[in-house]
Amino acid sequence: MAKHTANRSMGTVALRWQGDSLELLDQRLLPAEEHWIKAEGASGVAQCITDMVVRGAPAIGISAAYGVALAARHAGAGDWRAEVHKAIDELAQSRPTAVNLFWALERMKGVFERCESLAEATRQLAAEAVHIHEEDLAANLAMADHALEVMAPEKAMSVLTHCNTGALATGGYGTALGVIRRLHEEKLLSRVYADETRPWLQGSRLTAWELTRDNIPVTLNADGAAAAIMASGKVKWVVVGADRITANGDVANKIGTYNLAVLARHHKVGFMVVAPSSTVDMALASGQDIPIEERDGTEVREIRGIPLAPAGVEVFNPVFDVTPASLIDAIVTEKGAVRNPNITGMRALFA
Ligand SMILES: CSC[C@@H](O)[C@@H](O)C(=O)COP(=O)(O)O
Repeated sequence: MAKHTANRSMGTVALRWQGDSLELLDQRLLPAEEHWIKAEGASGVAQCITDMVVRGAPAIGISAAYGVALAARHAGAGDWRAEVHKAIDELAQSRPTAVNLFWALERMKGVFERCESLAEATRQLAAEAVHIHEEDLAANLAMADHALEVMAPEKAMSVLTHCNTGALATGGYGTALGVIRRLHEEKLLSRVYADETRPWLQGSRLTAWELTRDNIPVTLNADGAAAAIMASGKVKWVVVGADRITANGDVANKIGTYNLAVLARHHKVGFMVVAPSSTVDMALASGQDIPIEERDGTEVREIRGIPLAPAGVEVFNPVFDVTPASLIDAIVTEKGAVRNPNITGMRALFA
């Protein structure tokens, strides 16, 4: 599948499966503190997803899969089937937009339903979660190959990215950030402009952290600077991830992604979405059908308890937006790229 092997350039990890427990790097505390949390059973994993200890569509799916494995491990000998199903339902409530969560839970459910004993379920579910984790890493490496074929850069160039799509958001290496890593490895990257990504600051707290750790040249910018950066001719591509891609090629991703797609089209900058096929939801016709999570207004009103706005001011805090397919130059998955996405191109790859 991928030309590149999994053991390169992957010091940063978001989660560690210890065979009988799941540890998550608390992304709420980065970059100030590297603190690992041991998730307490499936409920603990669900809470960590809701609270954004772990975030990013693929990492959410992988964590949920380990959550199901933990549910079997902790189930009593009595009604163990009901206990695991309850855990799956609880995990499904943790966040609504990233389809990787539901994809992973469906896959775990399929394995679970074929198990005939609790001992078998405990073994098989842990093995399946590890497969999901490993496959995600392999997919990221393959996506980077496909993305470079689409970009076909002749010399080093700069790109702009949004949110965090790196090792912290995935099983390792990253989706859009994996493409950026690969450009850097091939000496085809001049610089990454990283949107800070208000309000949760995934760009400044996580992307800038990951990139500086790996000595990849990064310039952090306020989200509002993206238009000026594109107008200056400094970037050739905007490269972003996705939380859900519908059958017509519409893409839900971190709030502010749609703004970038409009700007990129205006400035004749390429716009690329990079995501594993587990992010593709062919059951939904268009982006209008995607449930968009809204989070508490406190995330906009305050930072770590420090007020940034009048107390109690009304806030609109959708954490994702939908970029229409017509503004996207390429959607890249491990199965290949869909250029100028539409329903025909999507069906050709994902039917
Ligand atoms: C490879 S991660 C892709 C997306 O999940 C990412 O761009 C994003 O929007 C993450 O949102 P988050 O709210 O941090 O989970």
